Amino acid sequence: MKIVSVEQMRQMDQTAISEFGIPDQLLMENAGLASYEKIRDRFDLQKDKFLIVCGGGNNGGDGLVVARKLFSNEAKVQVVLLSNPSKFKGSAHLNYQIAQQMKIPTQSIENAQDFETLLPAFDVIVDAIFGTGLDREVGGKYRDIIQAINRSGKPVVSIDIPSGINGNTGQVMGIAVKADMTITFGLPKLGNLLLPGFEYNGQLFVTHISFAPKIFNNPEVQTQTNDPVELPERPTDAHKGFCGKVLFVAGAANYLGAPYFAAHAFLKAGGGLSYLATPRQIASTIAMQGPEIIFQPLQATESGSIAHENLDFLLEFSEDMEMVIVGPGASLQAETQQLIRDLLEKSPKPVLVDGDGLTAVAKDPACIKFRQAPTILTPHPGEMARLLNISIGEVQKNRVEVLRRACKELNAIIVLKGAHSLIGHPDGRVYMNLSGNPGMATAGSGDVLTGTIAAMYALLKDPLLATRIGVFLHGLAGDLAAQKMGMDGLLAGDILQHLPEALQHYRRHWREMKNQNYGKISLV
Ligand SMILES: NC(=O)C1=CN([C@@H]2O[C@H](COP(=O)(O)OP(=O)(O)OC[C@H]3O[C@@H](n4cnc5c(N)ncnc54)[C@H](OP(=O)(O)O)[C@@H]3O)[C@@H](O)[C@H]2O)[C@@H](O)CC1
Ligand SMILES: [K+]
Repeated sequence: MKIVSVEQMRQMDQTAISEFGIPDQLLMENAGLASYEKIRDRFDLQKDKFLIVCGGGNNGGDGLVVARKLFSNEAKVQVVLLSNPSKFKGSAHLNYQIAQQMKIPTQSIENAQDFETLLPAFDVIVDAIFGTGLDREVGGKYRDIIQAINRSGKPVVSIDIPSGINGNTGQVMGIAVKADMTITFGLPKLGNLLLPGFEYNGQLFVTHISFAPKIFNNPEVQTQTNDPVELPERPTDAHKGFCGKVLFVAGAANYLGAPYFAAHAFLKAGGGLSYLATPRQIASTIAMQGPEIIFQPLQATESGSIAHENLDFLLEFSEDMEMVIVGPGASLQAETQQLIRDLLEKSPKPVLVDGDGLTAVAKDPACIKFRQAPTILTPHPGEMARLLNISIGEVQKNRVEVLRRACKELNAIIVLKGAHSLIGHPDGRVYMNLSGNPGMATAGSGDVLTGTIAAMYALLKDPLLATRIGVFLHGLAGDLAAQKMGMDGLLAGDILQHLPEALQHYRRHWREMKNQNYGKISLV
């Protein structure tokens, strides 16, 4: 499913109006009707009393349509207006006039105390305060009212987006309504799906408000959910070489976990031959954990990391490989960091860079910018900040645009890790992954991801698709593990162990997971 910015959503509304002749009033009516239907399905129109809290823009206008539908079905409803009704324009103004003429109980609220006095008499709150027009921090009476809504403990239905969430970034603009259910219009906005905004929706519904498919499938919208695709079957006569050979250049004294998790995850996710080039001194210890891995012991520096003198060997050895994975647990030792840069620059193979490899790239990004073969990077927000020389706060405040910029500047496919990881391509496409859970933020989890993407590359031979499906499967493995053992104490080893089951589940259920947006967005 496509995910839109606020500006793109406005553009879509305009296209619906100008190209398809759907009047603005009809769009608002559709929005209000879809919201009403979800409310009717969830609550008891005979018993429950509904408080519709309206701001002065079109989001408030949608709220007035909901109020009218409820009123017309003889539910007990009260509208509160937080802004002077003379501010309503267009369709919102029309709906205000209708509400007045129908004598739907309506009250203007000057301050938060008046609001709090009203609140106890109602069972359900409909939040139509701000939608995509929110353009500044929420303060004053609005702040206090949102706080009162959140403290009330009553079920809240948000119209389009929980009020206070920035539609483009998902950031909380000071304070935001914590909803139980959100009905969003046209397509989900970035702010509905980016964290923390996503957490404020409660259950998220999308209605197309009678947009033509041409509008919501617009190819110019380059952000979308990371939907699963069908995986090719493993041929019955598959031999281990068929399922790919990859080389991991990873590990240093004291960093034995990262190379193991990465190289082993490749095998657990269906990869064929996993070669691990790692300092001689640690190879045998790792081999005890992962005997299926094939070792290429390397010369080490004094501190036990990979020495630069291995460069020619690594380049030569990788000639026969489909992908070279560089960085997990490689250390920040200066000589090793230089080796990584030289290897990345000189290797004509597809590469995946993670962990300490990303630090090497951040110091001199030129080592990857001009590569001809595909480059995949998998930074967490801190590593992304280093790659672009900006702060973590700047990364998190605008993850989609920061990622887009990084992919272009670094000429790489990049996974920006974190809740709802994003996968970006230099051509501007961004995919938002919906699988995974907070329990997966654990040491070694990223190394498991690295091996999973490599295995998908061996299977699919397409770097973007492999990265997307690798991220999806990694999240799915974490979700399957969490289903059994909970999220607390989930370890990288648990994610690793669940990769085969994740693949099996994926092969059986990829279509449902796609059609149901992994259970996170329902189309109504
Ligand atoms: N055809 C369409 O377009 C369709 C649109 N639809 C609906 O329209 C919504 C977008 O409507 P919108 O653009 O009117 O803005 P909206 O979100 O109601 O809020 C703006 C109001 O809030 C105010 N304000 C802003 N920030 C503030 C703050 N921090 N603190 C205080 N006030 C603040 C600002 O007023 P200001 O004070 O800036 O003059 C303005 O009054 C969209 O989310 C969807 O629900 C559907 O009906 C389907 C068809
Ligand atoms: K809202």
